[in-house]
Amino acid sequence: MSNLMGERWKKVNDGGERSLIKAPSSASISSQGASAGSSTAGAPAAAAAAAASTSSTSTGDLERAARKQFQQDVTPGFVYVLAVFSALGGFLFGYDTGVISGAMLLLKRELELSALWQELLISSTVAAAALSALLGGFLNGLFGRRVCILLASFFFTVGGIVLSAAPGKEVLLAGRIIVGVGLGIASMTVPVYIAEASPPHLRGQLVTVNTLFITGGQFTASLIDGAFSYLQRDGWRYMLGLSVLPAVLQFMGFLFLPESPRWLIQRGLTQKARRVLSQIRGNQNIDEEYDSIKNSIEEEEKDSGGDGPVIWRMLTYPPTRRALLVGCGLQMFQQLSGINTVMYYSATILQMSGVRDDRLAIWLAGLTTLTNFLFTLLGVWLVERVGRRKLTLGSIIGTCLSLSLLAVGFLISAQHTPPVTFHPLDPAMANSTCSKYQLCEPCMLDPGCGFCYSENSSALLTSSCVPVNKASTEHAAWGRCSNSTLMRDHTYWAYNYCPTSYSWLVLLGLMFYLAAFAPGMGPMPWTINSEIYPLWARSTGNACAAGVNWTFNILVSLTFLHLAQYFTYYGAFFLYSSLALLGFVFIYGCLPETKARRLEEIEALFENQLCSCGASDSDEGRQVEYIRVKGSNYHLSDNDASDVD
Ligand SMILES: O[C@H]1[C@H](O)[C@@H](O)[C@H](O)[C@@H](O)[C@H]1O
Repeated sequence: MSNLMGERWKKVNDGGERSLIKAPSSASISSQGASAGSSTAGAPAAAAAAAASTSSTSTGDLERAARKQFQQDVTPGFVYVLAVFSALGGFLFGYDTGVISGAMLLLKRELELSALWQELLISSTVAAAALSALLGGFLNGLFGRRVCILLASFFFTVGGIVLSAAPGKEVLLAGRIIVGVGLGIASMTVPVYIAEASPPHLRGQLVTVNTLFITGGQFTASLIDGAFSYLQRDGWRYMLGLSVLPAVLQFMGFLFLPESPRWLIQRGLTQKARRVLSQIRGNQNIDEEYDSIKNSIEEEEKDSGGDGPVIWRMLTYPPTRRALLVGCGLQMFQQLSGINTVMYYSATILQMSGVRDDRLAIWLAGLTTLTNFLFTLLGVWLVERVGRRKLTLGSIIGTCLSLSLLAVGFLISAQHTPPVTFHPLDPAMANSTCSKYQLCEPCMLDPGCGFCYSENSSALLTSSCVPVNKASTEHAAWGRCSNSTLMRDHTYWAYNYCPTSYSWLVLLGLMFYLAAFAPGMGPMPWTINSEIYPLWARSTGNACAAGVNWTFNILVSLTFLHLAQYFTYYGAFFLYSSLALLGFVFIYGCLPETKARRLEEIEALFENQLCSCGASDSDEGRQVEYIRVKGSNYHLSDNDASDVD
C-alpha cells in the first residue's frame, strides 16, 4: 500500500541512498491549511514558510523554525500515568510467572505434591496464557483495549483470591488457570494500548517500560518468595495471594482511564476519540494526528481489501504477512534463546558454586532477577537512542556468545566431574540403574538418581550415586542422604547438579547472558510487535505473536531437562546458542528500523521483500522527520534529526 494519510509516499533513489518522500495531495494541503491557524505553533511555521518562498538561502531558518515547533511539543504527564497503570499488567505477568518457583518449595511439602502435580501447577498457567493471548486478539478488536485490560485485571484478582484461599491442589490448579487467562490477555493488550496512546518519539521507551515492569514483577516475586519462605505453613498463600493488590489497583485505575483513540476512530466514535486525543496530548494541536489516523484507517480499509477473517487478510496481503512473520519470529527467538531456562536454572547454578542453604539460594536467585531488571532499564534508556534494530542485533550477539560461555563452563565442569567412589547396596535389593554410574555427570543427568557426597574443606571424600526419594527430590530414597539428620558431618545431596570448582565460569556466563539479553531480546519483541501492524491487523498480529511467545515458553521449559538428559547441559546450551545465532541471521535480514516513525508510516517498511533489511543498513540512523508548513513538506536532514530527538 502506498497511499497513507491522504498523501502519496514515494521511494526515490537519491544518490544511491533510499529514502521516503511524500508529495502532498490537495486534500492534505487544504486540511493542513485549515488547521494551521489553530495550531499553537502555526505562527512560527507560517513565518518560516514565507521566508522560504522569498529566498532559497533561508531554508536553514525554515528548518530551525520547524524544529522549534517539534521541540515545543512537551509530552503531557497524563501519557506517563496511562503507561504506568497499563504496565501494571506487565508487573503481574512477571510476578505470577516468577512467584511460583518459591511457592512450589513450600507447596510440595505441605500438600505432598507429586512431580506431575508440580509440573501441572507451573505449566497450566503458561498454557492458559498461550490460548487466551490468541483469544485476546478477537476480544481486543470487539471490545477495545481498555475493556480487555479491565478483564485481565479482573482475572488476576479472582485468580489471586482463589490461589490464596485454595483448600487443595485441585482448586490451586483452577486458580493458576484463571491467572493464566489474565496473563495472556494482558501480555498482548498492554503493549498495543501504550503504543497507540504514545507520541512517536516516546513510543519505544514507554512500551519498553512494560517489559521493565515484567522484570520488576519477577524481581519482586523473588523477594516475596525469600521473605515468606520462613513461614513454612501457609507461606505460599501470601506469595500467591499478594498479586491481588496490583491487580485491584490496575482495575480501579482503568475505570477512569480512556480507551485508545485509534480504536475509537476505527469504531467510528470520532467525537470521543477527539476528546481522548486532546486529553493525552495536553495543549497540543491534535488535528493533524486525528486526520492522519482517520485517513490511514480509510486507506487501510481500501488497501487490505477482501473479506474473510483478519488473520486470512493478513496472510494474503504481503506487507502484513511479512510483519507477522517478523513479529512471531522475534517472539520465537526470544524464547528459543532460553531466558526462562536460564532464570529457572540460576538456583541450581548457585548450588553448583557451593551455596547449599536453600534459603540463601532463594535470596541469591533474587540477584538474577535483579540483574535482569537493571539491564532492562538500560534497554529503556537505549531504545530511542540507538533504535530497535541495532539494540536487538547487539543483544542477540551477546546472548549467543554468553550461551556459548555457559556451555563451555558446563563442558569443563563435565570433563572434571567427580568419580563415584562408593557403591552402597540397596537395602530393598531393588535393581537400580543409579548403582551403574561411575561418574557424577551421568548420575545427575538421570532424573531417577542423585549424587550423595561428603567433603572436607579441600577435597571430596566418599561419594555415591543413589536413587532419589520419589516424594521429594530433596533427599535420597535411602542411605546417608535420605534425611536431614543423617546428613551431618559435611555430607551433601546434589540433585540435578555436580559439585565443581568451575562454577565461577558458569556464573560468569549467567551474568553476561542477562546483561546481553535484558536490554534488547527481552523487551524488543514486545515493543516491535506493538508497532509493526496497521490498525486493522494490530490486535490479531499481537495476539498471534504473544501466543507464539507463550507456546515457545512452555516448549523450552518442558524440554530442558529432557534435552539435558540426552545431550548433557553443555549440549543443551550449545543448542540454545546455535538457535540464537539463527535468530541473529533472521533479525539482520528481516527487521527494519521503526524508531520515531508514526504507527501509520510503519506499514510502508514492509513493502519490500522480506529479508532485504540487512541490505539497507546504510539507512539506519537516518531519521527522517516530516514537517508540514503551510502545505509544504520539509524534512530535517540527518544531523538535524538528532536535535529533534
Ligand atoms: O520479555 C520477557 C522478559 O524478558 C522476561 O524476563 C521473560 O521471563 C519473559 O518470558 C519474556 O517474554
